[in-house]
Amino acid sequence: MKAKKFVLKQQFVGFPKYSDVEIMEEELPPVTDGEFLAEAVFISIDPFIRIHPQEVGNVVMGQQVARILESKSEHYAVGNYIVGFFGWRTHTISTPQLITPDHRLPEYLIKDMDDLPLSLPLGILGMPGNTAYFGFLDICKPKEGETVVVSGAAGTVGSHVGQIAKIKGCKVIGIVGSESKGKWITEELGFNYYINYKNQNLKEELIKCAPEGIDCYFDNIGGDLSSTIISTMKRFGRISVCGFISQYNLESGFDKAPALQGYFVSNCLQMQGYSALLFVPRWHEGIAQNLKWIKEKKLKYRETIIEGFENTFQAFLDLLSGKNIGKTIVKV
Ligand SMILES: NC(=O)C1=CN([C@@H]2O[C@H](COP(=O)(O)OP(=O)(O)OC[C@H]3O[C@@H](n4cnc5c(N)ncnc54)[C@H](OP(=O)(O)O)[C@@H]3O)[C@@H](O)[C@H]2O)C=CC1
Ligand SMILES: CCCCCC(=O)/C=C/[C@H]1[C@H](O)CC(=O)[C@@H]1CCCCCCC(=O)O
Repeated sequence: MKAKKFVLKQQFVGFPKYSDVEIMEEELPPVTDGEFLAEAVFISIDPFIRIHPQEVGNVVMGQQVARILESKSEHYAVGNYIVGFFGWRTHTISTPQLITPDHRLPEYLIKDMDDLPLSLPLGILGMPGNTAYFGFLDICKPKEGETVVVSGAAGTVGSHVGQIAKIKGCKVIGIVGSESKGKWITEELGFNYYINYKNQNLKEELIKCAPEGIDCYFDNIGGDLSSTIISTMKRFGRISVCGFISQYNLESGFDKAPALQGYFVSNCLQMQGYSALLFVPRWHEGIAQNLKWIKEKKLKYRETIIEGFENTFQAFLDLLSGKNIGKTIVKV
């Protein structure tokens, strides 16, 4: 069996380039006792791949939904589907990861999907879904009637957070980079307002949409836009710092935390960053709640599906340049 894989040829500097990666073939050895062979069905494309440390020569990191093709393990049977952190590769030989080590994503069998797409465990029913669920509810602690701003609002995590905020009875303003994204989150997902940061004055629009000020800010983007949003927050506002994608492709990197102390002191604000990995012990609680909301039609999702393993790197470039709506997935 030959596997195809994307290998990191050089570290990303600035916006990633085709010359940073290379597609290679690898002859896989026979499966031995305790091992399984899995074939990638869907590969998840995520912003952290741009910024998380990776070694040159390694397979580019990422999660997959994979089908077990061969098994010499009692834990997985041929035909089972699993979620695994196997990277951008078509076939993988491994042993089941039954206990999740620290700082790792859990690997598990996919069950109880009913008629839902098998890609969802990479999005709304997986890591990004749990990032939204725990990172918003545990950190922002939203209350009914409060005003919530979500940046990256038409992406996987942001579109999910905004809908949870609506479920909790909040007024929700989404920050997006295009009119079609804004229409989707307001007309289909129920956000109250959208602001297109590419062609509107963010501060003026925030004051129009939320003259009372903002109670909770779920931050996916960081940078100047987030500083502007934080400057319009109310006393005792809470900020959940999920990501800072506006900084990921900076050639200079980031070695300073922009200071907003004045606003924090005068408005008694709280800001907390987090990793979804903190919530691994509660992983299946998050998935179960998100699944329940999908079945109750309270939570909607969209996927941008790119076909063909060879197009995986292009899917990544498209995500970083905002061409996706909802979760970006490669269908292998
Ligand atoms: N803390 C954690 O554990 C986790 C954090 N994250 C973080 O959450 C964020 C969202 O991830 P995810 O939902 O998967 O990705 P998305 O599906 O939201 O895709 C990324 C989106 O970011 C927006 N974007 C890109 N560049 C910029 C920019 N310069 N300024 C503003 N927006 C920009 C684009 O939308 P637009 O057109 O609107 O600009 C793009 O579509 C990321 O920052 C990610 O790193 C994700 C998972 C776990
Ligand atoms: C490094 C800066 C990351 C910015 C925020 C972000 O997107 C974080 C994403 C991580 C999230 O906390 C959970 C994840 O899956 C993302 C990181 C994955 C880390 C590698 C896991 C390694 C493994 O399971 O083998």
